[in-house]
Amino acid sequence: MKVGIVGANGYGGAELLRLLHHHPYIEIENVVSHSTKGTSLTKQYPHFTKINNMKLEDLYQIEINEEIDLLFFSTPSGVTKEMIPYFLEKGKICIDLSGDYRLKDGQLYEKWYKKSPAPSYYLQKAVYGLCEVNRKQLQLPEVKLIANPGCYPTATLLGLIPALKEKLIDPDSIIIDAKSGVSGAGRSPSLGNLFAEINENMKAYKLGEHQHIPEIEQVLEEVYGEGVNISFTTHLIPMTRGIMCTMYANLTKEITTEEMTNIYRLAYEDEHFIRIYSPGESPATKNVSGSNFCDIGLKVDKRTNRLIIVSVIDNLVKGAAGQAIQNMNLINGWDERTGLEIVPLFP
Ligand SMILES: NC(=O)C1=CN([C@@H]2O[C@H](COP(=O)(O)OP(=O)(O)OC[C@H]3O[C@@H](n4cnc5c(N)ncnc54)[C@H](OP(=O)(O)O)[C@@H]3O)[C@@H](O)[C@H]2O)C=CC1
Ligand SMILES: CC(=O)N[C@@H](CCC(=O)OP(=O)(O)O)C(=O)O
Repeated sequence: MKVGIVGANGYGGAELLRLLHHHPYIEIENVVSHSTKGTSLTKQYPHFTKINNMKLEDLYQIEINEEIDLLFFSTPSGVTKEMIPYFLEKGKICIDLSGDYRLKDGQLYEKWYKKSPAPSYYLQKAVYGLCEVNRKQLQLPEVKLIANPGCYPTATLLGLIPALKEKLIDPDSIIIDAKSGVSGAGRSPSLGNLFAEINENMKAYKLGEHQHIPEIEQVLEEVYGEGVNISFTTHLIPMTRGIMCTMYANLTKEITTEEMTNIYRLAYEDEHFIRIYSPGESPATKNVSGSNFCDIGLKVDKRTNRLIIVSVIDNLVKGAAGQAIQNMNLINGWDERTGLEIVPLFP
């Protein structure tokens, strides 16, 4: 299959290139950047030297390349709402790593992203690409547009869904304490991402206003069958990669940590990329670094009658490029693990 990448000089784009290098069924045709077009990939990213010496090109090269079957878009929000309809009409499969097609309700997008939404027709056509949850829908032959989930929603949803589906937790009591490494903010420099501001520092941000709140609630509502309101707080931490979401919710019945762990193991028994820890073990971001795994640890806190869930991912892999490739594998009927069987980088 022939693919193109828009936004190839960003972190998400570079991670797609790293992972696709190991993919046996893929040929990368064009890599696009508008600010660095004309330069070589190795100029932007010397670590690709002797591995990938492609030239970064203008979007026009993808527009005129009839050979391309599938496009990855790794661009900031607001960009693909115009680009993707054009490429869908040209018959290309589109996988969007940005948030532009995740929310079904355009008004909700406008409220949280403070930007105008994509046309409603295409919002309805998009399928939310959380593979472990939406696999059946993603496998329908008519699927041509995949809204790849956000990094925080991926860790959060995979951690909450089994307990919520079984109605073991009260949906109105959910609190999510989320932390991300700095690569989650992308490669464009900004004051808040300077070493001097991040190092030996920890910062809560977008309190009650994070754009991933409606995305998480949209999926939880589908799973639970009625409205869900979450408390969700994000923190930037002095780390390059990784997301940890520590979540709390009131239990609706008496249950032990061992029983809860078994419920999660059963829910994910066929899922290669989800690893449920044994009682007493705690997930750590390094255990998933560079890989497509999501690791989940559970504890029933008898004293407070709450469930504690800890979920970790690599924001650039399971939270972005890895999940996008998993989606590509899924819609093509390939083994979902193709190109993604990477041992985490530890320590
Ligand atoms: N970083 C992460 O961990 C995750 C990111 N995401 C989402 O993925 C997307 C990409 O993120 P990330 O790679 O981190 O961001 P970066 O800032 O690192 O890269 C963004 C890329 O988009 C390109 N771009 C910017 N504006 C335009 C435009 N108007 N038209 C075409 N290309 C444009 C930039 O290229 P140029 O310099 O040439 O303009 C750059 O290649 C974002 O929507 C982000 O929210 C999702 C999950 C996790
Ligand atoms: C650390 C950091 O700044 N992370 C970003 C994640 C952005 C992202 O992935 O945004 P979309 O999924 O909406 O495209 C943030 O919190 O906004």
